Amino acid sequence: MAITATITVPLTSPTRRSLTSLNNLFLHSPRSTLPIPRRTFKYPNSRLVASSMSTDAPVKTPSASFLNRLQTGFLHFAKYHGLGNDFILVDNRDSSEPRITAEKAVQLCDRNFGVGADGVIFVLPGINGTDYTMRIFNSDGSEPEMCGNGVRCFAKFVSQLESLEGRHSFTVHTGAGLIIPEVLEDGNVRVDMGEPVLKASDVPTKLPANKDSAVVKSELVVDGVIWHVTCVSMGNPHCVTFGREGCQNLLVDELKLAEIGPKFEHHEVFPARTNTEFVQVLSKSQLKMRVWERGAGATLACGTGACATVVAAVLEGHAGRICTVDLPGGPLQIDWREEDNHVYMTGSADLVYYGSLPL
Ligand SMILES: N[C@H](CCC[C@H](N)C(=O)O)C(=O)O
Repeated sequence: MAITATITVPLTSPTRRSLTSLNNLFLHSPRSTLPIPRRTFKYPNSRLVASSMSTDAPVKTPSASFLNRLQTGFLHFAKYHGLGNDFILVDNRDSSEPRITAEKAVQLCDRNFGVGADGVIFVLPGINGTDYTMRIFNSDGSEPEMCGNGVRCFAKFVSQLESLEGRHSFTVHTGAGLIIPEVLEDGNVRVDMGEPVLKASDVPTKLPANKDSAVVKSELVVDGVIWHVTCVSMGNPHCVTFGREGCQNLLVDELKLAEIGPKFEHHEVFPARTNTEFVQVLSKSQLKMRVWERGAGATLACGTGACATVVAAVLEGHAGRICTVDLPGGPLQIDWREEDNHVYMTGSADLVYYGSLPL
């Protein structure tokens, strides 16, 4: 059965441009947030065929923005990524119920049979006076409380939808409470991620508290190996480790995440499962981290995980409150501010393409 997928790629030049292949366009998509003319490509059987297009072909820019859902019965979305942690974003401002189910989200996140993503994020109407609400489904269909890279993508998407320019911020209701992203002049996004939660039962973890009510550099046996872990919630649970018995400076590139990650994620001491961050200390202000995410597996970056990593590093004495966290997808700047105990995260969030699929 032929499925027609529509892919719309934002172009930097609004009119004539010789295209050698659609792929090239993906590589050169601008980091713009301004509504700019787009060219819509329709391909039968959802196969994208690299094709050259003449510079003489007149460009018909759709009169209305692609995102105003001219066609019903289709799911219109924008594909964004935050350091390679990628998401399908859905404009859901006209309803307080997500447009698709968690089961459909699993299909869309499939990297062979769907769009491919680490999750699906919905821009919903605000609650209790906030500007918006954010909900997210992981690629396994579970619904986490919060997503750091995702909320930066959310902010850039909202800027696009509302045609906002320059520096601006808004309030977002999330499962982790009030989150305030600010889009900066350079296109990066700075997010007030709120306060870390350290009380063991609130992370949640069944590990016994060993520092006030928190779990700090505590022993956790995984597959017969004793790991030293610190547990932190950023609205979602994180288990952060800097090493194991007899090996206090992890070489994170050598870890077999697909083997060890699920054993942490599903460990019985984490009743809500957990995200797990494996950290190598490069200096008092630079940490190298690899992550196995709850409900998404190994991802190229994790924003809440980077925040939890810096909190754990401070609690264990490895680093200061202002750190660069190096992830496979790129760096995040994290600042756990003493004045208000809030964690601030700054990083990029980039549009890749717009798309639509029959529901
Ligand atoms: N998988 C996570 C949610 C996404 C977190 C991550 N992508 C981020 O950037 O914070 C969880 O189930 O808690």
